[in-house]
Amino acid sequence: MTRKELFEQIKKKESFLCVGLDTDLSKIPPHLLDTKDPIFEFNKQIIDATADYCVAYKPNIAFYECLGAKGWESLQKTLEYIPKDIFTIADAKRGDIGNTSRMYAQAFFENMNFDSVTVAPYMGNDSVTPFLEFDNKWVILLALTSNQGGLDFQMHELTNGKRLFEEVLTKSQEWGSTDQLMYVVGATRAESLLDIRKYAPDHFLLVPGVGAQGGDLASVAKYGMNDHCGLLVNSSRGIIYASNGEDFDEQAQNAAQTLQQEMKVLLAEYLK
Ligand SMILES: O=C(O)c1cc(=O)[nH]c(=O)n1[C@@H]1O[C@H](COP(=O)(O)O)[C@@H](O)[C@H]1O
Repeated sequence: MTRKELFEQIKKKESFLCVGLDTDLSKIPPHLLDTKDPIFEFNKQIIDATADYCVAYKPNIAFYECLGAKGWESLQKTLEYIPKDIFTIADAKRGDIGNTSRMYAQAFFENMNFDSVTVAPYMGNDSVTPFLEFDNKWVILLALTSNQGGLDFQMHELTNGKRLFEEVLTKSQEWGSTDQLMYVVGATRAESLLDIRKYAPDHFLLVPGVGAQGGDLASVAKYGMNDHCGLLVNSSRGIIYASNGEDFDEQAQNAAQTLQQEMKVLLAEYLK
């Protein structure tokens, strides 16, 4: 999916919501555990309930690969079930020496046909560029993450005066264009979006941390939105585990719709 197509979807649905499919057997409603593939059955019903309110789905790969071959199968079925006009993110946080990164890229872009994959930038140029060699595919590079430990390295000032996340934003722009690169910025660091936008005014940002981690959607939009929205805000647990009863899909729909309604107002306010 191109940047223009993604923006069209955002305008059409009045939403920049990404639903995170962090599907955990210990958290899904017990009545699904007797089905043949509980992970896929859960995802299918979540997708049916939320597809009208979001523009992206982000399965976190850890939740699937921890189940071995069966987990990969559930992931593949989930990916195939997602409507084709919805952006897909393999949240895999990969990145390795060049020939290994190329294999990761093949896994997610050719074998599985995701639109994008999250990548850790810290092994540098040759660990990221193999992911950028695929038409219409995106790399979502970790810049400033939502977790507490994100401060351990990412905020450190380098000898050139930039903080590490600022160096990631600057350097990586030599490797790919705004039509290939997005950055991860945690919603828990909304005020930092002003700094992020100094270095990456036009890029799309994937912003996780709304919902269970307490990030504030209104602040994210205020500091982070640009003239083509430029934001995909993710919520996983806040949506998919809104209930673990038989009404889980209905409650997930309510949670997604509530965020979408708030996004509609924010788009009207900040999209210039
Ligand atoms: O790359 C990510 O998606 C990510 C980056 C980050 O800085 N923080 C973060 O929470 N995430 C992911 O976003 C999701 C957040 O889930 P919830 O906290 O349940 O909404 C998880 O899949 C995390 O792995």
